[in-house]
Amino acid sequence: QMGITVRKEGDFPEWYTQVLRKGDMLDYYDVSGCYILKPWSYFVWESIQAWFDAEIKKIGVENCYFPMFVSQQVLEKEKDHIEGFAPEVAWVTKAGSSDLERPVAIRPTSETVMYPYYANWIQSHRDLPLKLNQWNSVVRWEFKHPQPFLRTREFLWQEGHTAHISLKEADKEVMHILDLYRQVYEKLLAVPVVPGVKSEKEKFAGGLYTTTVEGFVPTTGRGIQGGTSHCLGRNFSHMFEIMVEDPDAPEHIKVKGRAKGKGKGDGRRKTIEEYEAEGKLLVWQNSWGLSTRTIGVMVMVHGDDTGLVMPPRVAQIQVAIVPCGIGVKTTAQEKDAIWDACDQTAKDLKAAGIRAKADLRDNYSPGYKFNHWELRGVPIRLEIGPKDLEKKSVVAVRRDTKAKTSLSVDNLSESISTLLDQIHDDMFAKADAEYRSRRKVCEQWDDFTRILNDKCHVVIPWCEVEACEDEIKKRSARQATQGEAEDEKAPSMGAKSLCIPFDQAQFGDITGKKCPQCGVDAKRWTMFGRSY
Ligand SMILES: O=C1CCCN[C@@H]1CCCn1cnc2cc(F)c(Cl)cc2c1=O
Ligand SMILES: [Mg+2]
Repeated sequence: QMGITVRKEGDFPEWYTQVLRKGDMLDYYDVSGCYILKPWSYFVWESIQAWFDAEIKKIGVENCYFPMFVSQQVLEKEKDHIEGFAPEVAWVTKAGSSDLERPVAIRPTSETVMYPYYANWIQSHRDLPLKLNQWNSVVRWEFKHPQPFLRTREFLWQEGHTAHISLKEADKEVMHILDLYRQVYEKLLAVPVVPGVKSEKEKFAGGLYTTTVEGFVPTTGRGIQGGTSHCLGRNFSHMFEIMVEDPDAPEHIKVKGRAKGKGKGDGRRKTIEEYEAEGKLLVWQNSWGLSTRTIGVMVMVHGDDTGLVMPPRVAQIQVAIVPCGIGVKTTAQEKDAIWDACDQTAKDLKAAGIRAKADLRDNYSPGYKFNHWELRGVPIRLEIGPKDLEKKSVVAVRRDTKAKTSLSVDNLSESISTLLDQIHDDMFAKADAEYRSRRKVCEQWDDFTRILNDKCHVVIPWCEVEACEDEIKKRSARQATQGEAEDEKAPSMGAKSLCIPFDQAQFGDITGKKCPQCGVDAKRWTMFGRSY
């Protein structure tokens, strides 16, 4: 197989396609926007699933499964909830040759599927908190240019949907889940992210607030939303009448039964206060999701011109062992001794919990095998030849830095295990330093677009006024087009707010600063940038 024929910094879209295919992560599919996840990438998803699933079970989340089909009247229960999303809903309209009486939608997300049942299942405060999660796939028929893992018409994800008696309890869970997402990126994928809250314009419109972990692709200077944890407030419980008897309400105001359903027969839904006056409390809800987009971010951040660079903790093969030094003068016994040493080394490493594979294919040269495992981003390659056998050592080559070291066969598993952790930490540190170096504080508007065009994020002391955000998007797109060299392919997109980082201190004191776009008092440092 050929190596990668373009440079990452040269032709990034082509580089990404080649790295995924030659790294054996995916294959293309004849339905546009859909891809086949081969074992090399599916193992990454399984690793994320195993870790995240164990963590949510620690806080009492239970997995369940709801149907993938949604009836039209259920999906469209609230016009404003799906307004804007309607064009991407996929519908089943036929079975065989006959049309369906009523078309059914394929879930793009499961709020409308699940919440009518939450209303039935939740009657008393003793039914709270309800914490359910689904590992499933969703379909969104996006028309924007599809990108493997980043924007696909079907993707795997988990969607958590919880109901709580108080906002305080809901808030706590939102932040806990968001930190689990940060840990998925940092501890499994060695990818740095910035946790923060979305602006009013960028949040999930159906919710109260959205928290996010924002990733960054240095090659394009674009941000990418890595995972979201929303507090829905009582918007959905109001919509779906998910309520409990107020345990503190005085007996006399408790209305038996009748409370649900329409208001005074005039079709108007009761207000939250009216429900409360009847001793009914609407529940506080969260929803949170993380998808196979994680894999695309990992590839884009760590990959290099030789192919994938896999973070050790999610690499299906962590160590590839290649027999070397076999020449025309090598005797059959010597060759056998080397083959056996490679085979035994793989067995010893596997016994120590390290995912090792001896490449004992007879018909390929060491060089060919080096290329094979480098394309796949295997973190460590071990080379074992006649001299290594004599010296009771092996040559270890790191995929991330390509550094070579000689390791004694004594305690080899310990030294490999230590080296794998070192590789993870170094990959994270490198990506984190790069990301931090691209977060530029900006207090004068004239610097804003230049910073964007330097493939950096712009951190401004921001007023948090929604109209100001619209202006920033317009002004940063327009100026970029004016200032840009004619040969720029597409007029650069404007900047959107990516998040208001929870870590405000990293940007210094904001006291007395003014918004560089509109001049009013700044509230919080906010990160803007172009994004996927
Ligand atoms: O992001 C998450 C985490 C996991 C559970 N869901 C939320 C919100 C999802 C927003 N969203 C996102 N995309 C959508 C696409 C659609 F076609 C329709 Cl009808 C609705 C939506 C929609 O509500
Ligand atoms: Mg979308």
